[in-house]
Amino acid sequence: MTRIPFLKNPGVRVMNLSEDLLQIENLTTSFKIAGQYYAAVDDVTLTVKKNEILAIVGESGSGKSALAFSIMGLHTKARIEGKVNYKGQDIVQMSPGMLNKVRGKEMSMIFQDPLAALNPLMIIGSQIEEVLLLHDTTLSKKQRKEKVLDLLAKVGIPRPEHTYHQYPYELSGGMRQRVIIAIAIANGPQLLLADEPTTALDVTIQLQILELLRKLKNDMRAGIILITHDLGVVSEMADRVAVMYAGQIVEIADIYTLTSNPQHPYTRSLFNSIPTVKEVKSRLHVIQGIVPSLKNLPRTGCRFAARTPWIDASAHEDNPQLHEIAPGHFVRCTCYKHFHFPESAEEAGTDGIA
Ligand SMILES: Nc1ncnc2c1ncn2[C@@H]1O[C@H](COP(=O)(O)OP(=O)(O)OP(=O)(O)O)[C@@H](O)[C@H]1O
Repeated sequence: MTRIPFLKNPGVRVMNLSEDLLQIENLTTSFKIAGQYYAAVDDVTLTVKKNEILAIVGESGSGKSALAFSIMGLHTKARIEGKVNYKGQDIVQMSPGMLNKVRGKEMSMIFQDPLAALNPLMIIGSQIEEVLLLHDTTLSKKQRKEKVLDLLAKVGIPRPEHTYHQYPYELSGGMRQRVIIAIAIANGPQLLLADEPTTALDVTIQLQILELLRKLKNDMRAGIILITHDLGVVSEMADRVAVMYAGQIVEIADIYTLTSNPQHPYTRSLFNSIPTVKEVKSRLHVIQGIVPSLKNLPRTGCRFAARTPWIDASAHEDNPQLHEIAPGHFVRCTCYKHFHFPESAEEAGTDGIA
């Protein structure tokens, strides 16, 4: 996505005193590889409040989707430990039948690729009606259709009656994503998980869809978990941000704090690697390397240390914890206190600056 200037209206967004909707406690999601389990989500503790957008940001492979699937109870083969409390019930412990009742009704997911998520052989109206029927069998045929038309209007489809009878291939990508959102909100969920919801769309359409999500959040007072690697989307949308690296949360703060005073070396590197229109940076920091694969992930010490070799080993904790350095601002490991960007490629030990 093209860069959006940071923080159009941070003051309105940072204060959110509403109650917790979802509490994730020490969640660990592990996949079996060659007979052994490896954690892709490692001891994550997070809360999501009503009427807030919590962005989860991190590079590819950091565990964002594995976390989202765990919250929705969608993993079939992973080993899941810890708790995901939603309204006093632990999703991790729920039976498949119970999960089916909660999913789509209490919480739903908006996926990246709307075409893949829609049935190509069914008209849009029937697809939304099907979702309504899953959770409410009392609606008459007429009431169901009225509800579908209302939903299509709510997500900004200009001619709901016309679109009701269309097939997915007849719609543009943006319209298809609106339909996916209509399906997601059909049963009035209180929690929405949006996994890279605009990645597949053109820039102008991306902005419209993000605007729609924000409007729905305000109308429904829903909590939204927004998964993205796009810091432009984060700064435009989020109330709070959790930064993930190698399966762990490395920093959490409200959007204003995170963008104005990022602390963890990974967060600082992420923000410093973005060119902005306003400020021409003389040097952009390039984060060397990639998130290690699950099997090769160091499980002790600071997981980001290998990518900041110019920082002295003594700066890191042996067993890095999340430290609350200001109210609501958590940073993992003590290395943030000693972090600086390398002055030269020589100091970086690589070609670490560009
Ligand atoms: N079913 C699986 N079996 C084995 N390993 C998996 C499985 N699903 C994910 N992984 C691994 O878990 C780690 C986290 O993957 P995940 O898809 O959650 O990352 P992500 O941050 O969402 O990345 P992306 O932005 O590319 O979707 C990666 O190393 C990935 O290869």
